[in-house]
Amino acid sequence: MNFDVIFIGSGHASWHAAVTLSQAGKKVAIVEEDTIAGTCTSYGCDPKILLDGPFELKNQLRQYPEIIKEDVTIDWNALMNYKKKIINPLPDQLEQLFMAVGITIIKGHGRLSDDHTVSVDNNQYTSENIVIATGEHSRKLNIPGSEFLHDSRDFLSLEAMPHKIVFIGAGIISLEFASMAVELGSEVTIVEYADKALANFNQAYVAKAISKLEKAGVKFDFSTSVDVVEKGTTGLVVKTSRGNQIEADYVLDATGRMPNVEGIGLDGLNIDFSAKGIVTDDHLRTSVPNIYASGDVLDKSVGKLTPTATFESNYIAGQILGDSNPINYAVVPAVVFTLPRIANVGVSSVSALNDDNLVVEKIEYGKQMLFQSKNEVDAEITVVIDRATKTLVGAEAYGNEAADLLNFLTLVINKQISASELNQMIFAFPSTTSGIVSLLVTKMMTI
Ligand SMILES: Cc1cc2nc3c(=O)[nH]c(=O)nc-3n(C[C@H](O)[C@H](O)[C@H](O)COP(=O)(O)OP(=O)(O)OC[C@H]3O[C@@H](n4cnc5c(N)ncnc54)[C@H](O)[C@@H]3O)c2cc1C
Ligand SMILES: NC(=O)c1ccc[n+]([C@@H]2O[C@H](COP(=O)([O-])OP(=O)(O)OC[C@H]3O[C@@H](n4cnc5c(N)ncnc54)[C@H](O)[C@@H]3O)[C@@H](O)[C@H]2O)c1
Repeated sequence: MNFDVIFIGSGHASWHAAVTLSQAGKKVAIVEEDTIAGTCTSYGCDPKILLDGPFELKNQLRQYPEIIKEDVTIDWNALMNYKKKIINPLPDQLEQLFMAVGITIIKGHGRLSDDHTVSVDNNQYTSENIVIATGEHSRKLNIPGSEFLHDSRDFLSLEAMPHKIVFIGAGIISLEFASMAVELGSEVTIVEYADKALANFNQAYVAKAISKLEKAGVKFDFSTSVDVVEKGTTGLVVKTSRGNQIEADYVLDATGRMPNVEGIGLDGLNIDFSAKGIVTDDHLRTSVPNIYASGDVLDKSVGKLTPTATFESNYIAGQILGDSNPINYAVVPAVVFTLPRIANVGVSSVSALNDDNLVVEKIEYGKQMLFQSKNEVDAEITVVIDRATKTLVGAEAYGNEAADLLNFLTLVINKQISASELNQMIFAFPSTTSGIVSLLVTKMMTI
């Protein structure tokens, strides 16, 4: 069969473009070997944020210790059933939607056989353009006992929360999942071989999150690696480089994710790739010009996130439809869904400290706007302002509403909205955003 565009992989890096191209009259196929719509939909962001919902609410109730007295318990098993009800039908629903716009779905493992051919099992499909959007898989530590290690996909389908959990790695996945597990009474230990967690985020905010997790009972073991995991008398024993032996009945390897670059025919076509992913030019073309790469499988400097995968997918659709501009990423917000959230966008406060043209300011909105910050006293934003233009170039946030607040500040950064332009706009009140705007405008005008 012959197509205009074949996508290998059906995640966000692929389907936004596939839908646009199909609606524009192109003959489009998506090859998928697992569930339709990729990691985010079934094994990542979507089930994660669904499961997080009740924990987020419970965390907010705690902001009124003198006022809300009743304790609330979360029934994980009921929550898991709810997750199955909402999340499990999504791949089928999306498959129907893709087919309804004319996309051909090919189930199986896709492999490039030449510049214009994708083989799936024993069938060959030819295409003018091919997009590699194969994503990433969880890294698996090569240590004795690696067969006992679980990954994020397993955790998001746990029928019962284990009593004793060891997370390897103090990255995004561990901190998000540990926030839920400790709330359900699990004994949680996080073993991290670096001396800090979430290295790319504001370390003052990370320290707040860690201190909160520690108060809830999570133990952190920094500058330590896991040497061995073995069976003990009652469960598993995790042996660390410090000589500690930690009892566990569940060990989650959350030491990062690796691009799916093996077994897809890259070598045969001399397509460049590294341990970080497929190398492309600034048009997301691989070393074979009619073959693009998109999403997590890319070797890229921006975050490997759903919004960047979506942005690349939309960009590739534009290229195939005739645009010729190089890709130009807008600033990328990143959010860690701990309780509360930690988020950042644009120029970081750490890099701004070495630049005389930039000013770093703290906005303690939790303290300053107690009446509308729902008593979230330590909620805070750090902003980076360009001294010459007095415009916002970066923001970092700690608080329940960090994700939405940073989305708003992302717009302010991208559009280079000045303080006087912000003053010409009217926002709903009382609301966290309106409070932030007035505090931000004052900072921007007075630096
Ligand atoms: C636990 C977890 C939580 C996350 N939470 C967030 C979050 O809150 N916010 C956020 O922005 N990002 C989050 N992410 C990251 C986000 O899921 C990814 O950035 C996003 O899914 C990338 O999309 P993609 O299309 O590039 O890859 P994927 O969604 O991984 O899709 C790739 C698809 O290709 C298929 N495939 C691979 N090889 C082949 C082959 N040879 N033939 C056929 N099919 C193949 C795979 O089966 C897969 O379905 C999370 C990730 C995880 C693991
Ligand atoms: N909210 C979100 O946007 C979100 C949520 C989950 C996952 N993700 C995506 O998934 C990716 C993977 O998440 P992750 O948490 O697995 O990775 P990560 O890169 O965030 O963290 C991995 C951690 O493991 C540590 N580590 C590595 N090897 C180790 C070892 N041998 N022993 C102990 N520690 C070790 C690293 O120092 C790091 O702190 C993220 O980078 C992101 O792209 C995003």
